Amino acid sequence: MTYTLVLLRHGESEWNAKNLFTGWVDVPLSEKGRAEATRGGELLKEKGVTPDVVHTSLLRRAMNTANLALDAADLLWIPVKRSWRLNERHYGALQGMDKKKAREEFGDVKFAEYRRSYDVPPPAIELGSEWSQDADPRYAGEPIPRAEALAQVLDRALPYFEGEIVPDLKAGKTVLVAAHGNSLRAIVKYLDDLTPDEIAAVNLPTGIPLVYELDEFLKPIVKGGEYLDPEAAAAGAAAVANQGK
Ligand SMILES: O=C(O)[C@@H](CO)OP(=O)(O)O
Repeated sequence: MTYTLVLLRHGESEWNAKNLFTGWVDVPLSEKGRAEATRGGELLKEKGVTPDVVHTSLLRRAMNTANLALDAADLLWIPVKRSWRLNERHYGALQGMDKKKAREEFGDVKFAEYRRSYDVPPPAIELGSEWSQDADPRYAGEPIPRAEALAQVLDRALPYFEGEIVPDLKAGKTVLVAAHGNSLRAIVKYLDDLTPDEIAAVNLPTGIPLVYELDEFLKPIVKGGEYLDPEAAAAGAAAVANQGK
């Protein structure tokens, strides 16, 4: 018995296009991002990958990516489950900041550490400030963070993965997870059993489905999974790695 898990990072958002740290700020997809999401769905259809259920975050760039991709794949009707536990990493006080300016202000080492280290969180966001989510009703009653390192993202995403996604996989469903660069990196670290240094070098492109076939122990049959458009994925991942330069 093998299981199929498809990870899809949302298409380019308006703040990706402007090179701003985004985190939990609920920005929309750009025109290009909408086209990427649609292309992601076309790829699913072309390659015969047919999700039975979709899991998303509570952020519109992921929810709309799922809708556009599933619409293009003629699968808009499948059940959807949503959780803040699949949200992007909370980028703390960096939310809303220009990445190039942040790199100049903090220096190359600290900038790289804030973006890709496993356990160093960015500075915490001030409650009530412009890009804070502390008053957002969608998170009422939840233990929402003020900043997260990737380690904390994995801590909050893993209970959802094990409690909601694994049961769908074990029921024989092809599961699509439409989420974010860093929440999906946390899941990739877990699935591929990567070290902190290894996951620091992983960047996910926007809008290209990454398919993991999992064995009976839910271990990847091919480490790192397989992108449905490997060439575009490599170019997209390199562009993400270079942000801030
Ligand atoms: O700004 C963010 O929330 C993320 C993803 O867009 O950026 P980064 O790739 O720098 O972690």
